[in-house]
Amino acid sequence: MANTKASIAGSVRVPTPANEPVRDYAPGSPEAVRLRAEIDRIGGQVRELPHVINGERHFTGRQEAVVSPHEHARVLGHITLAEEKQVRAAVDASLAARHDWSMTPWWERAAIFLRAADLVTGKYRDELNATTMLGQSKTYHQAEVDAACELADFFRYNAHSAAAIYDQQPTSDPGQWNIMDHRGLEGFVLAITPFNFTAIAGNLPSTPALMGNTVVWKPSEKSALSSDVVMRVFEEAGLPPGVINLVHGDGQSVADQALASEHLAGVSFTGSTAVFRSLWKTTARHLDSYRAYPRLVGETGGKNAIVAHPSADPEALLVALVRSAFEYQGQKCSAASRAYIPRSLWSRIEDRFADTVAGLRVGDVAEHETFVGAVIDAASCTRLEQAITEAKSLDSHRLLVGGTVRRETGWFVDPTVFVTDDPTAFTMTREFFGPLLTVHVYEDGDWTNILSLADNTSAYALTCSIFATERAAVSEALSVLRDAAGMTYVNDKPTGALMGRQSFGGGRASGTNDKTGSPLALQRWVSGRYIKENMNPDLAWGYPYMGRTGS
Ligand SMILES: NC(=O)c1ccc[n+]([C@@H]2O[C@H](COP(=O)([O-])OP(=O)(O)OC[C@H]3O[C@@H](n4cnc5c(N)ncnc54)[C@H](O)[C@@H]3O)[C@@H](O)[C@H]2O)c1
Ligand SMILES: N[C@@H](CCC=O)C(=O)O
Repeated sequence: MANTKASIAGSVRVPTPANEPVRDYAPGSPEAVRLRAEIDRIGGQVRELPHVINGERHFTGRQEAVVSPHEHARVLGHITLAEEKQVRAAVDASLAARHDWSMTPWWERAAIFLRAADLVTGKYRDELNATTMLGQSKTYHQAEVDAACELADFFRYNAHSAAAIYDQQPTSDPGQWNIMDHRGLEGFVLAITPFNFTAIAGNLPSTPALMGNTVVWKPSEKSALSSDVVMRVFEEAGLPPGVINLVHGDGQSVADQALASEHLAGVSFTGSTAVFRSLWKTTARHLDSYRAYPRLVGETGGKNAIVAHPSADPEALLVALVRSAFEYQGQKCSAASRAYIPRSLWSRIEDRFADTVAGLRVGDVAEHETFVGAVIDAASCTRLEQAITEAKSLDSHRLLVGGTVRRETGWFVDPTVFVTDDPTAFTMTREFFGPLLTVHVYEDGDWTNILSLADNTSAYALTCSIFATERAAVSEALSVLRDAAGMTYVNDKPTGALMGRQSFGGGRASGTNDKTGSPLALQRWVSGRYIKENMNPDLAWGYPYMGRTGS
């Protein structure tokens, strides 16, 4: 049979990536008109969202409806929940595809994802944005920065970083040649992705695949509509069958079965801290049966703080509070959900901040005026309503704005702000993943204590923002909060990390801090093999001081 693998002579340079420019979607602009038409087209359909195993589509078994969070009567499609046989088939397909894929030249693997990037920003841009808006309730801007720009950035920057990894080679002494073979892991990788970012859903299975691994991908059932498009992008870009196998279904039952395989090589997870801990414990239980130690990569929850010094610029602080707490309904893991503000500054912004938040339009994301869509599902709505009710009942909490929940049409939670004099209250420690911000107003002289409090109050360490114009205050905060976040912003909001500029990840209960989209993250999916070749083998066994004795 002819050798079908391409071969090239020459060292390969991956194109230097640049961040995909964000389109504006101003009302009436051609791009907005096109996207609106796509929203109407997809909103009028009921799609079958099948498993894709070894390139084949399967749609049998118990079905679950996928609905629009801001219009929950609108059914957008159905998934079927994977049963044992489908999970087994996905694992088997991954293992069967592994050898060929891992032996495919890395630049060919990279070429597939570079092609995927162009499909994302070209042919599929509107469909990705529309499905993300309809299925995950993102506004025009929030869908664009996620499903078009960040997804393409992941593919382009990862390909570039892969080249840097493959370029790492050892030195060699005369008469020897040392080579590092950056292999994929032995076995398959299980990727489990969250609902809130289409880009993360696409990145988690594709990063291990880029590095020569094969993958079972379990997307969130709540982002199934956009994940289906991402899978089609992979296929159209040329990804061979079996390299990424998509199974929809209940997270726990898919994970329980996949994690029990002796061939599990790694877990690529983003989602809540509780689920990641459960995955870790399950792998620990199976440890004796694995052929190799699985790599566990997890980016999880946050309780992100904005800490303002009395010298902070009030306008910059106000804007950061509004955007980071309420963009995408506070459903970014990076969203600000607690703030520490000195009394002198708070008295200057309180009323304007309350008015601004009260004026944020909540509703259908296809309308340009909407700033806040719906939270993802009924359970999220209930969780937030319970937290709001509990906070309202506490003497230590004063409701500044919001506090209402409406369920008739969509799962709407109005942007809500509490002011508390109890900085250790549950609202300052627990992640609620919604448009709920709690502000602790401190006496101006308490700055140093407040920094320690912000550091120690929550178990998480994902993002934080420091607002100050005095350099000494910035330095002190950077020092005290050094372990309090993997992403620290000075005079900027704690959301919106940009590929190639700030790679995302946090420590403590927020994850393994592997910095998504950076060479560090790619490195986790590589298992090195050193090859030492001796050009001039020794022909004598004795040490020099013995006199070199031949055999
Ligand atoms: N740190 C980050 O980079 C980052 C990014 C995005 C989201 N998040 C976090 O994700 C959470 C919100 O996303 P979510 O609601 O989709 O999270 P989630 O943990 O509920 O679900 C994430 C994925 O895990 C699956 N799952 C649920 N229960 C499972 C179980 N018992 N076993 C195995 N899999 C299971 C889900 O089906 C989904 O695919 C928040 O906590 C947020 O902070 C973190
Ligand atoms: N990378 C995103 C957050 C991802 C989590 O949801 C940000 O920086 O805001």
